[in-house]
Amino acid sequence: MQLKNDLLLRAALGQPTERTPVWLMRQAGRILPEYRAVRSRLSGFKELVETPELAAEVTIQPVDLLDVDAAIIFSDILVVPEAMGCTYEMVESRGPIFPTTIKTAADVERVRVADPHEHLGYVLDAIKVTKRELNGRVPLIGFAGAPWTILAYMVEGSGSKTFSKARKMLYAEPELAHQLLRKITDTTIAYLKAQVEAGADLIQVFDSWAGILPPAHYREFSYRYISEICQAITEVPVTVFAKGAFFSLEEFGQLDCQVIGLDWNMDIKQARAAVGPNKTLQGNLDPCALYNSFEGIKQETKKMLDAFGPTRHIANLGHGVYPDTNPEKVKCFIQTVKEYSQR
Ligand SMILES: Cc1c2[nH]c(c1CCC(=O)O)Cc1[nH]c(c(CCC(=O)O)c1C)Cc1[nH]c(c(CCC(=O)O)c1C)Cc1[nH]c(c(C)c1CCC(=O)O)C2
Repeated sequence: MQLKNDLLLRAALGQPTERTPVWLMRQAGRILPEYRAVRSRLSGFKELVETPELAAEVTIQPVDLLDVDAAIIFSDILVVPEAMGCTYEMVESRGPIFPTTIKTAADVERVRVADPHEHLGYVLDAIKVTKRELNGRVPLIGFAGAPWTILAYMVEGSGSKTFSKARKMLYAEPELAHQLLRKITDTTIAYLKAQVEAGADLIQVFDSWAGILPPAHYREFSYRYISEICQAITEVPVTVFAKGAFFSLEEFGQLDCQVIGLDWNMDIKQARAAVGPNKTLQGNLDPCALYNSFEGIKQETKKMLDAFGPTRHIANLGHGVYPDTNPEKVKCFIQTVKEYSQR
């Protein structure tokens, strides 16, 4: 199927584009009343994630309503630990909880390397339905969490300011951590390859908890597994978004991937100098900038576009859009990118 709008893919590959492509992390769900309407008819978040027709519907909503240049499949990074045998619960207005956490060698032993076709078929089906219904309008992004971020949830059992149980494991039982990271990485590679087979046009790896590790730990327990994933996914472009990992930008320049995501704390010029000229950068407007006035949003967006320059840039926020953001402000950001970057 030929894509009608392939700006995202061309920008990822460093090819010239008529304008800068734009989408938002966490664009599916959260901010749209149309999403909440679908969600309110269901038992919970997981029913939505596990029902391919509904997941496809909310994946496509931002394409219809916000006019973004890409769709991202509606799912969660936590479906991977679940497939490996650690089920999660999504607690209303609190976030995810794992009733059972990983503590001992026996726990790691029990964790399985999951077969995506057997345990994550609902995501692959959602990708197939979405591709059919998108009918080539925009590319579809598949995703997974980076192994370190997944380990952090499996060991900690929930979100945390410090993730001190997970970080303790890196000091106290580094070999155990590596055994678990090995299993997560093997599962993730098989899962991402299956997403590409099902129709994903680009893959993004989210290392949401990169920024809490010291640089040496980051290299040993996160970067090297991300690097393996990048080497394994050869069929489509790959984006690595490691929140807070400014200390690793130079090494990210060496990854076998096409796009590096920047969070809003990162200086655009410094990041470009560190990463080098051969990768596309994605980001990085502060999600809070969307609480500004329409005029303020336009100014901040133009400033960001000027700093990135006209090529090798995919416009986005520096992290997921906040749930209480006015969709009209999101549209203002998107329209400003489209108009101001027109060449
Ligand atoms: C850390 C992480 C998670 N999930 C994800 C990450 C990495 C990105 C990041 O750093 O923000 C990734 C994710 N989660 C979700 C998507 C769907 C696609 C999209 O980006 O729009 C994606 C890409 C849906 C979701 N995942 C979740 C919701 C909200 C739940 C609901 O609608 O009831 C959605 C739409 C729940 C979730 N899922 C997670 C948390 C901490 C929470 C609770 C708080 C929150 O909303 O962010 C784990």
